Amino acid sequence: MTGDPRWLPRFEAELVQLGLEPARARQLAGETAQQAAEFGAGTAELFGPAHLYARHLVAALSAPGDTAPRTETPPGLARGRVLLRLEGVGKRHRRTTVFADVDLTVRAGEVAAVVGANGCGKSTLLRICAGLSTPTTGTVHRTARVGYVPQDGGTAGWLTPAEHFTLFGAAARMAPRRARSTGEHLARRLAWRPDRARCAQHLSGGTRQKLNLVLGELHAPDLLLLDEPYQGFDQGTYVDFWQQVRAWRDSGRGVVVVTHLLHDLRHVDQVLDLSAAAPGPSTAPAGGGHGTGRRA
Ligand SMILES: Nc1ncnc2c1ncn2[C@@H]1O[C@H](COP(=O)(O)OP(=O)(O)OP(=O)(O)O)[C@@H](O)[C@H]1O
Repeated sequence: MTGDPRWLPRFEAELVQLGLEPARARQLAGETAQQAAEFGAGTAELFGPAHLYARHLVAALSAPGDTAPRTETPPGLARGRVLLRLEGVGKRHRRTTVFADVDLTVRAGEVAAVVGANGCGKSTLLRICAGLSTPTTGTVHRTARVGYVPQDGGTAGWLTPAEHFTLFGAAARMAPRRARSTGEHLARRLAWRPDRARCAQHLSGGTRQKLNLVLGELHAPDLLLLDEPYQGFDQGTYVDFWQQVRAWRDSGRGVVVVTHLLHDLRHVDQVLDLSAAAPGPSTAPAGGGHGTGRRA
């Protein structure tokens, strides 16, 4: 049951209008109709006006092949706008200094990698970027719309993926059905079709990480903070992940990703090396971009 027969053609036409390939638009319309059938409700009732849902979905997906090259930058995502700025940031736990005097600027359309030895403070720095931990010194300015994907945790074992979508969507003021539908679309892009009955604790580690990733981007944030988000991914999903990072960058989002895999660095614009072994200031440009971080 999809309700108003004009809804799906309008939805598909709007997706094409927004730059999607016709075949991709048709596929999304098909998936959307299927979701409506599974919920046993009309599309308009579930998703609201077709053109608004199409815009929401394109913003949320920003996936490779989803968007044709844009002739203009979407409003609010102008390339170059500063999304994150750390100045002189340091963190101490009791008497132990984890890192000191870190500068980092991430603009819309940039990917920054945070690297360094185990225990040098990469996760701590990312939590500071997300506003989940307070720096001992320095200042942090960030955009309001941030998506954070922790290294582990972040999901509740007794909830299903759909329940996670609803819960995290509610925090971003998304209606439950829209949150579930967006979550399912994002999941499929990672080659994952969530099982409605299976709780997070019964998912494989890699699939739980996919859930984490979907939750981090459910509300279409401007800035994504990813803490080694691909652990447990198989090779195909890992490749898809970096394609997705490029798609986020191309759609004008900023990405900070913690990684210990040096071959990942070819995908990024700047590298912040937090390693205690690094002799002094150590942010370097990568792939022709610029870096502004340092560690004293
Ligand atoms: N709440 C805390 N209290 C005390 N020490 C902490 C706390 N959180 C982290 N640390 C310490 O801070 C240091 C940095 O930890 P963090 O997890 O940020 O490092 P990391 O670079 O992400 O490590 P890894 O590469 O192993 O993931 C570690 O020595 C850790 O033990």
